[in-house]
Amino acid sequence: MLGQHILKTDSVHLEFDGRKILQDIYLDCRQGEVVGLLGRNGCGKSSLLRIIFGTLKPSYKHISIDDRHVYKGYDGGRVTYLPQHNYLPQNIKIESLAEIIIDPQFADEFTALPIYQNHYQKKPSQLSGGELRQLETLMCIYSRADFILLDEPFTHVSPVQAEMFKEVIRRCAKLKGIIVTDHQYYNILDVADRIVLITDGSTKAINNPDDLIRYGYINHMI
Ligand SMILES: Nc1ncnc2c1ncn2[C@@H]1O[C@H](COP(=O)(O)OP(=O)(O)OP(=O)(O)O)[C@@H](O)[C@H]1O
Repeated sequence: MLGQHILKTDSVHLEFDGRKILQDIYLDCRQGEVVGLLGRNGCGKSSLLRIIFGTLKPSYKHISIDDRHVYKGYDGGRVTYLPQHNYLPQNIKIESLAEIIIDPQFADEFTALPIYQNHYQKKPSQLSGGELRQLETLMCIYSRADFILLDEPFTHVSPVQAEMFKEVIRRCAKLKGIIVTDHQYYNILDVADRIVLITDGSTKAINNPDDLIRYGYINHMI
């Protein structure tokens, strides 16, 4: 049921080479909402998403879905993650990948997209860099997981494409919980229901866009 599932991430402690990256983290996301995650370069946004997904192991974390402890988000397919790099297997037909990855509730919508219609008989290795990124981003957003983590979906994407991604994110968020990070903060402010900023290893709830200036993330609003 809508709003039933909740993903909570708490008490993350991550260090690299003795340098504290994340230390005072609380991030939750309910089905039905888009949470925007912002922060300066190197503050730990990708690390936090990878910790939730389960591909980066910090010294401590507490992650739960509906208050049940989760060791690796990808186990059981509850959580999926769009990394900054390509993730689809290169030599399997896109049509076959879609059958495995896409949520049946969104299959008609996904398979009607031009990026699918034009390429479904090809393999990912036969797409251009931009086409592949578009396909991977959309496959992640339309995937079967309850919680979707998107790392820089708007980077290297044209404004028209970004608008289309935002519409898809909003539609899918009616059934899913989505956490999205990007340096195109205006797109994040536009698509997210609420914003969380990582600064000095800690998460801060942003209640007003002016808070982004107060915490030194931006100098002024555009
Ligand atoms: N495997 C690693 N070994 C050592 N340091 C690392 C490793 N991975 C990440 N770091 C460091 O951890 C910090 C956080 O990296 P992360 O990629 O999570 O930041 P980010 O907020 O996503 O950055 P950006 O916005 O630039 O993509 C950075 O200072 C980075 O250099």
